Amino acid sequence: MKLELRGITKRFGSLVANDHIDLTVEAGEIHCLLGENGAGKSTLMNVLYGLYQADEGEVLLDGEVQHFAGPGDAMAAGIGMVHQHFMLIPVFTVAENVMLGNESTRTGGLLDLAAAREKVTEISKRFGFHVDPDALVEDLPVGVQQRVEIIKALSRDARVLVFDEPTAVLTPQETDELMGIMRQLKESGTSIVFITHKLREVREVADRITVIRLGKVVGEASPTASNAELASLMVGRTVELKVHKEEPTLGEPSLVVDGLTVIDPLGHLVVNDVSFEVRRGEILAVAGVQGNGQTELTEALLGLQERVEGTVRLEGVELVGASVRRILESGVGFVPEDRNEDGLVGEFTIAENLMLNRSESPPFVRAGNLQRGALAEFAREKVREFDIRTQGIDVWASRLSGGNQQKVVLARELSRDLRLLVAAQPTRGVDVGSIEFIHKRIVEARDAGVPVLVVSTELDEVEALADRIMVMYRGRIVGIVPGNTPRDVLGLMMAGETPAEGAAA
Ligand SMILES: Nc1ncnc2c1ncn2[C@@H]1O[C@H](COP(=O)(O)OP(=O)(O)OP(=O)(O)O)[C@@H](O)[C@H]1O
Repeated sequence: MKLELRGITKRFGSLVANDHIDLTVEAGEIHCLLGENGAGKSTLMNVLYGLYQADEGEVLLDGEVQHFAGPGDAMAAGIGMVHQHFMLIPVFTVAENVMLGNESTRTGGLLDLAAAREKVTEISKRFGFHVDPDALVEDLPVGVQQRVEIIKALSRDARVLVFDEPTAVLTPQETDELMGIMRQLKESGTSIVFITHKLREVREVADRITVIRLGKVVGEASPTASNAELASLMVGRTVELKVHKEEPTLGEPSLVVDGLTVIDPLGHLVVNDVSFEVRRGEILAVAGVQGNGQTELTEALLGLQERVEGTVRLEGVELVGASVRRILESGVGFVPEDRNEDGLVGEFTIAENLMLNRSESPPFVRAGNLQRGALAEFAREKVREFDIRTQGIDVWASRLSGGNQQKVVLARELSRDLRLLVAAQPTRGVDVGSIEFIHKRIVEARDAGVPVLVVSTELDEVEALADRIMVMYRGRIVGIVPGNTPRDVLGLMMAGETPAEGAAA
C-alpha cells in the first residue's frame, strides 16, 4: 500500500514538532526516517498512527485521504506499529495477545482462541518466525516478543508497518534477524517506515532515506551514502564518529569486586561468582549479549538487588548491604539501562530531574529550602552543555524525545562529584551527533581519575571506550581482555568460548 504524508504540521504550544512534512512510502519499500534527537520522527509516526491529530496536512493511503480519530482507525485502515516498549501482556500466551482487540479472531462477539492460534501459526510459517502460539510471552526472548508484535500487526492485515527504533533492545543476532524479516515483509508488498539511529542498519535495508531536522524535511539521502555523509546531513555539521582517547594513566584498583553472586527473585543464579577490579582512570567495558547477567551486575553494585553474596569494595568501603541512597551519596554515578524505570521521574521537570540523587555540591537545598535560582542556573547550563532539545528547564521529562531524556540522565550523573561511574547502555536512543559528545565526557571522567564501568551490547561503543573488556556469558566472566581485542575474538567469547592463552588483559 502506498503511504503519503502531505504537509503534516504538529505543534505542541509554540513548538513546531513537525513543520509541513511530506513523505511518500511506496508499496514494498523500506523507507528510513533519520534525524537527530527531537527532530520530530516519533511525533510524525504518532500522527500517522492516529495518536496525535495533525494541526495541518493529510495522510493518504493508496491516494485516499484518511481521517484517524485514534489508533483503532489507523489499524483498521492497515497501519501497524511495532513499539520499542512492547504492548504485550506478559502472562498471556502469544495467541491470547494476538486475539486481544482483534476483530478478525472474533466470532459472534466471542474471542476465538482457535482462530488466533491458527493465524499465529500461519503468519509464523509464512515468514519463518518460529513462534509457538501457546508460549507465554514472558518466557520469550526480547527478539521473539518483537516478532509477536509484528504478528499482531499482520494478523490485523497491516500493510504499512512502522518500526520506531526497534533494534535498541535487540542483540546483534536478533537485529540481523529483524533486518531479514523486514526484507521479507517488503517482498510481500508491505510498506515499512524504519526509524533508527544506527547508520549501519540504515545502509543495510533502506530503499530510500528521508532526513528530518528541527521538524522539517532537509533532504533525501542515498542508501549508499557513507556514515559520515548521513551523520552530517542529520546534524547539519561534520560529525566526528570516533572519540580520541589517550593511553590511560592508571591509578590503584578502586572498585574491587570479589565473588559477587546474585540470585534473582525466581531463585536463578544470574551473576555467578564474579571477581574483577577497576582502577582509577580506567574504563572497563562489560560486553555480552543482553541477558547474561550484566544488568543484575550493575544493579548489585548500586544496591538494587536483594540477594547478593560476595563483596564489592569501593576505595576499601564495602557496598554490599548498603542502601541505594548511601551508595549514590558515596559518589557512585549510575546511568541505568532503562531510563524510564530507574533514571527519570516523568512528571518532574528537567530541572527537578537534574537535582535527583544529589546531596553534594552545588547545594540546591539549604536549611530545608530549595534554592530555585541556583537550580535553574545549573539546569540551563546542563541543557546547553548536553544539547538537550527542550523549550525550557520547566518542561516535564516525559515530554522530551527519547534521546533527550537519555541526555538528562547523563547530564545529571556525569556532572556529579564521582568516585565511580556505572553506565549501562549510555547512548541508547541517542543520535550520532551526541554519541560522540557523551563518549568524550565518559573518557574525560576516566582521565580525571574516575574508575568507569560501562555495560554495552554495542561493540562499536565497547571499542570506542574500553581500556579493558570483560565479557559475560550466563552470569559468569568468560574473560577479561585488552581494549583492542578483535571483534571475532569478542564474538566467540560472547558465545561462551574462553579466549586463547595470552589474550587476557
Ligand atoms: N506530548 C508532547 N508535549 C510536548 N512536546 C512534545 C510532546 N511530544 C514530543 N514533544 C516535543 O516534540 C519534539 C519532537 O519530539 P519527537 O519525540 O518526535 O523526536 P524524535 O525525532 O522522535 O527524537 P528521538 O530520536 O530522541 O526519539 C521534541 O522537542 C519533543 O520535546
